[in-house]
Amino acid sequence: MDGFERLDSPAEEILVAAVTGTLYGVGMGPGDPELLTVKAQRILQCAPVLVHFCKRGRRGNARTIADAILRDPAREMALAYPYTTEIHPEHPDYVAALAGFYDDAAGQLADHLGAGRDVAILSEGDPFFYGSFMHLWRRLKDRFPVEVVPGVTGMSGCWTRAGTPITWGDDVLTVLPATLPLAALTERLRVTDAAVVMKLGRHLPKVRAALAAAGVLERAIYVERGTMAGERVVMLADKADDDAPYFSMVLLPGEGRRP
Ligand SMILES: C[C@@]1(CC(=O)O)C2=NC(=C\c3[nH]c(c(CCC(=O)O)c3CC(=O)O)Cc3[nH]c(c(CC(=O)O)c3CCC(=O)O)/C=C3\N/C(=C\2)[C@@H](CCC(=O)O)[C@]3(C)CC(=O)O)/[C@H]1CCC(=O)O
Ligand SMILES: C[S@@+](CC[C@H](N)C(=O)[O-])C[C@H]1O[C@@H](n2cnc3c(N)ncnc32)[C@H](O)[C@@H]1O
Repeated sequence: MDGFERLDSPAEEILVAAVTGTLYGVGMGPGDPELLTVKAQRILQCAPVLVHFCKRGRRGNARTIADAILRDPAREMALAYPYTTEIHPEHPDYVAALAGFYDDAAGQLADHLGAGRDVAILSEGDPFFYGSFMHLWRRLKDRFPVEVVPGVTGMSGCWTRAGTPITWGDDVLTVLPATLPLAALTERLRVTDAAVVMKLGRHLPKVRAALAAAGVLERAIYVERGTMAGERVVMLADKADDDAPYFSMVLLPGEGRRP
């Protein structure tokens, strides 16, 4: 799509600049603002509408990363989740509330885009990797031009801060959400060479049990808020409690071929 509509006229084809804005999904990286891409910074400086997700009453990690760049709150729109941990994600009330929340947000963004204003959605890490951006992208992509700017993922930031390569040689890397049941986590951990377990929060005791059952607990590294303020890196076996924020993960580095 080149941003122009072609109209046929008897004399010539007239190019008319399309009036719609572009929807940008902007990867913000894992936390450290120096890990923002040059492209992300340019779009943050120029876009007339800047959107970020957050938990009610909180600032939002994606928005916090932009602190060094954003100085104009008039351009900003916060989208606060109706629920995160208050009800189970498979409960019909959660599903209905989230669907309504995304529909409503997509409607608001469509108004801006339809009026010709570009909209940039700030996405922690990479927008297409478990990102909320995807739920708005799905609702808007067939009506408006879209550009996605990849970001350094949270897991990449975390294994870098842990000072460990994650895969060698033929290692297979498995990415697991900690929200899976214990049996599923254990089964996947048994067969993989390397793993990243995301979305820890209150699921850490279950993840610890799965790692132990798969016989790999001793190799597991716990990383909290990698590259962000308040970062913590520790071997999981040395972590005495099971308290973990949502923005934490467990890394299981591979031990593959090293000539
Ligand atoms: C329900 C649950 C299940 C699950 O994770 O599967 C879930 N979020 C949970 C917890 C939680 N979420 C957040 C916090 C506060 C964090 C803080 O402020 O520190 C907490 C923890 C807390 O409230 O304590 C905020 C948050 N969440 C997302 C973003 C935006 C982003 O990252 O793009 C931000 C703002 C981040 C920021 O600040 O930038 C994104 C997503 N969260 C989703 C689901 C997916 C939507 C699913 C749907 O549409 O149905 C989606 C799109 C992607 C995905 O995760 O797949 C899980 C409960 C697990 C449990 O305990 O059982
Ligand atoms: C909704 S997913 C978003 C992932 C993000 N789009 C990415 O590319 O990394 C949220 C999960 O990512 C992980 N995460 C993202 N950034 C992180 C960081 N800087 N430190 C620790 N965990 C992080 C956590 O496991 C968290 O539960």
